[in-house]
Amino acid sequence: MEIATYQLEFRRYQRQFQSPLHTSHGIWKVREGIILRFTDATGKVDYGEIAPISWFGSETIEQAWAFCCQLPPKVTQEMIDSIPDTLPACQFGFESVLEEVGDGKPSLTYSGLLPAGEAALGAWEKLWEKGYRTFKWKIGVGAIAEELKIFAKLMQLPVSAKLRLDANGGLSYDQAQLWLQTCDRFAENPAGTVEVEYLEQPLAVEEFAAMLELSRCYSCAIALDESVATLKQLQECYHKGWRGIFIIKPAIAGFPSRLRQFCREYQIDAVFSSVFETEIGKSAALKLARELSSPNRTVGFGVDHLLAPEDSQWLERLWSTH
Ligand SMILES: O=C(O)CCC(=O)c1ccccc1C(=O)O
Ligand SMILES: [Mg+2]
Repeated sequence: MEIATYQLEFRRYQRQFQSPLHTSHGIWKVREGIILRFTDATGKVDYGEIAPISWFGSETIEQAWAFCCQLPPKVTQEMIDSIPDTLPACQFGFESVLEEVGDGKPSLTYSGLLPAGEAALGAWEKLWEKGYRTFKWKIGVGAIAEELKIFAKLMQLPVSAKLRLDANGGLSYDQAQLWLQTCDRFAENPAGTVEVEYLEQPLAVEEFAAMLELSRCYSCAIALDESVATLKQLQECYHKGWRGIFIIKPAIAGFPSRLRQFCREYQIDAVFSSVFETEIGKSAALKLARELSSPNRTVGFGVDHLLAPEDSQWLERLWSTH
């Protein structure tokens, strides 16, 4: 049998945030990525996306670009399978080109991303009206005393909602304890009908043991995110004893086939999450989410309101302007 080869083309894109993302790592204003286009022997065209976040633990956009540039004009499955683990966003982008997109079933529910700080108090209602019932709010961005005051107000919103707190590794041990204590108090003594679903990545990646310890001391659940950015890290944390929540960002996790295998074998509590990829990376990521997400967990893909809207011609334009 003849080995399948695909003619490879790729383009770099930039997308502005409508409202830049504030996290404890800083401010993110432009999403840069690479779109891959494969054409098979019959002329069938399929797309994939490389959307790295180097501050989160993936390769940089320059490393991904350099990898694409050194490939021959025709690629094979064998070349894709041998992409090294140091290029997890490339592993995802290349392998997902050849995955079937699926029919969109079962359908998913989404968590809406609120702006950091006080702006959250003015932003939740519009998201609520759009149908979101779970919200994520970034903490560790401003002063903790301020954030705790805003948090108390969020806990009194006049709706039944779930709230995810995402510290992006920006808390000290003492601050993490204060947040967890506060969450546990609200759970015992609710101020209203908002519930904290979990605290995401309270401490830096190096503080794994401390996070494991915290997860045993408080009722409030903890989710690892930066600590499990790639499948390799996810496996390590699992084997070191993490049985809490795992945030999975498929676009930087590595090969979809390996992620699928791991999730099926270990039945982890998985929350799927966006990296602000375009519709191309997003459809491949959501396919994995539909297969592998814990059924009771909404997916963190309610982020479209943060990015400049895509018009229907963006992909064609990307190809014609280079
Ligand atoms: O997971 C979500 O709900 C939204 C996506 C999100 O917060 C995010 C998006 C890009 C990079 C990092 C993060 C993060 O979870 O820390
Ligand atoms: Mg996070």
